[in-house]
Amino acid sequence: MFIVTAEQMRAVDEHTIHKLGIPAASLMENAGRAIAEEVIRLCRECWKEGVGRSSEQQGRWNDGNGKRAHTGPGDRQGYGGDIIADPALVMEQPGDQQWYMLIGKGNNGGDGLVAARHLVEAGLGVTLVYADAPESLRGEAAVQRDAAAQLGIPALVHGREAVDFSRCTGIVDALLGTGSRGAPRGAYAALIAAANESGKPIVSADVPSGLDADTGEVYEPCIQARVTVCLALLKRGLVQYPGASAAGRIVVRSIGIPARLASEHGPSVRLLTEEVLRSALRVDTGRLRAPDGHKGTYGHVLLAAGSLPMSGAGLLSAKAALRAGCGLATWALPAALLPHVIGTVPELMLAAAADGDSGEWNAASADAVLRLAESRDVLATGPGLGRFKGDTDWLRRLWQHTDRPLVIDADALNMLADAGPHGPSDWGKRSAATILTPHPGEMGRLLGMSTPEVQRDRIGHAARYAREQGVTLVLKGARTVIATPSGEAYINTTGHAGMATGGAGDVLTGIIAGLLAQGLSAEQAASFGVFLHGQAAERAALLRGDPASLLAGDIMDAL
Ligand SMILES: NC(=O)C1=CN([C@@H]2O[C@H](COP(=O)(O)OP(=O)(O)OC[C@H]3O[C@@H](n4cnc5c(N)ncnc54)[C@H](O)[C@@H]3O)[C@@H](O)[C@H]2O)[C@H](O)CC1
Ligand SMILES: [K+]
Repeated sequence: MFIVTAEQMRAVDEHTIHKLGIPAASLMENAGRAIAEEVIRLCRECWKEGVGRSSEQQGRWNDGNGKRAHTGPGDRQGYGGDIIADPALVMEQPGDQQWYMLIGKGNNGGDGLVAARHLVEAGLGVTLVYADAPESLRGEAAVQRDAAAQLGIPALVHGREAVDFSRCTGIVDALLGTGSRGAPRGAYAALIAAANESGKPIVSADVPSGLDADTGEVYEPCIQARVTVCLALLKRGLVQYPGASAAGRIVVRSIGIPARLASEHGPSVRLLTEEVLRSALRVDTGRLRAPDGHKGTYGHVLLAAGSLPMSGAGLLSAKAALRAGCGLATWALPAALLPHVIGTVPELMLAAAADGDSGEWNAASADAVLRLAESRDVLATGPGLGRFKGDTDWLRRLWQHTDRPLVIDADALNMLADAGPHGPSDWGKRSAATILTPHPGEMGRLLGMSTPEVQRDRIGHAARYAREQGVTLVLKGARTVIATPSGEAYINTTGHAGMATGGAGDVLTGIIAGLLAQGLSAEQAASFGVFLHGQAAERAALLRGDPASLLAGDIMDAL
């Protein structure tokens, strides 16, 4: 599933209308119809749950005029098959429903007007609530305004008549869509605040009004939707927090715009699903293990990590690499740690780096790490590494002198942040892939900005950095972003808030390194690794019963 910016959506709309010749009116008709269907779906769900229904009313289905429509197998018509009223718009007791349709003056309002027509057709009570004078609507939206007026759909205008939300069952928010700029103003702000205040279920057209469709930033006020009917293509703001929290259930409905046009009109950003892993990323898990394979077949990870106060980080990473399926893993660590970790993970090989009995890394150890890397397939570094004198230079040497794929996490990212104003690309282009796995704080240090600034546009910042620095970047956090040097991005949906626990990132580093060792590309290993990491955490939370009690080791054990 493609995820687009408002600008990209506009370009795709234009292409569909002007190059393919599909009329704008058809797109708006499809959009409004889809919104109406989702309103009815929501009403049915409430009905099934028994909300506001007596038991004898349950189980009866009527068409829009209150007559029996879908007759069911035991109630055939007699001649031929069943006769079924438009199934998407049929509902039980439609007359009980009174929906207020909040209408803005742009095309989002036009979609709402089309939806109003279809809901009236289905027999629901509908009242239009215009934010601006109806005369201010233009183009297709004005056509829909006139049609609604011709049909006699009751209408109120904010500022002219009082709007009492206590009289309605639910609200359709068609105030602002992808044309919205900044915080809602005037009547828009007043209607959004009152709609939220009413506590009635809200179905948003395209995006909740008050949400920045590109960044997921939530302005004050912003609609808190029960359902968002996203039209044609998923918008970036809906998959990034805090926007994702304002959207409720997101239903993407196609309206006649070919989805593949998205990648012709801007960067390709997709939701990371099993289907995308298989098709776009061509991850074939069935091929990872050959029946005649041996431990040499599945690669050897070298992990340079851990220091006295954070030895567990190295342990978690190295073990996760093995759990992700690499054939062998060597953990290079400061020599003083060796006696304490020997035997803790018997499957692991250990390589001691001279540390003058300090338990810490030092600049001179770069040579030893480079030598070890020569006979391994992947080098990962960062977890529990700590900072030490000359550390940025230490990392620069690894960057420049190993031809193995390199995974950089945690403190190694902070070393990278000190690389200079232009970032590590100043160190030259690496011959093998580089994967960076920052959390938002580390990303902020890499970009020279605050964590909230990073969070305000996670996809944008991650994609830009990956392209400019020629790296694969994993920006961690809810809805992790994986961005590639060629400008593509994937947004993960697996996992949960229970993963916000010390060591979870170290496990991810190990998983990605373990997958790289088995021959996956940087893009594949980063995406599949993030996806698996989240899935393992979901499984671990089920086993424990509560995500909050999850430890990083539980995620690893659930792999
Ligand atoms: N072919 C198409 O274009 C389709 C679009 N669809 C729907 O259209 C909207 C986008 O419509 P657009 O007219 O570009 O913009 P909006 O309706 O979102 O609103 C613009 C309108 O609102 C005013 N405005 C902007 N920001 C604010 C603000 N912060 N406060 C108050 N008022 C604001 C501005 O002046 C404009 O007049 C898209 O989301 C879809 O819903 C259909 O899907 C069909 C195809
Ligand atoms: K809206």
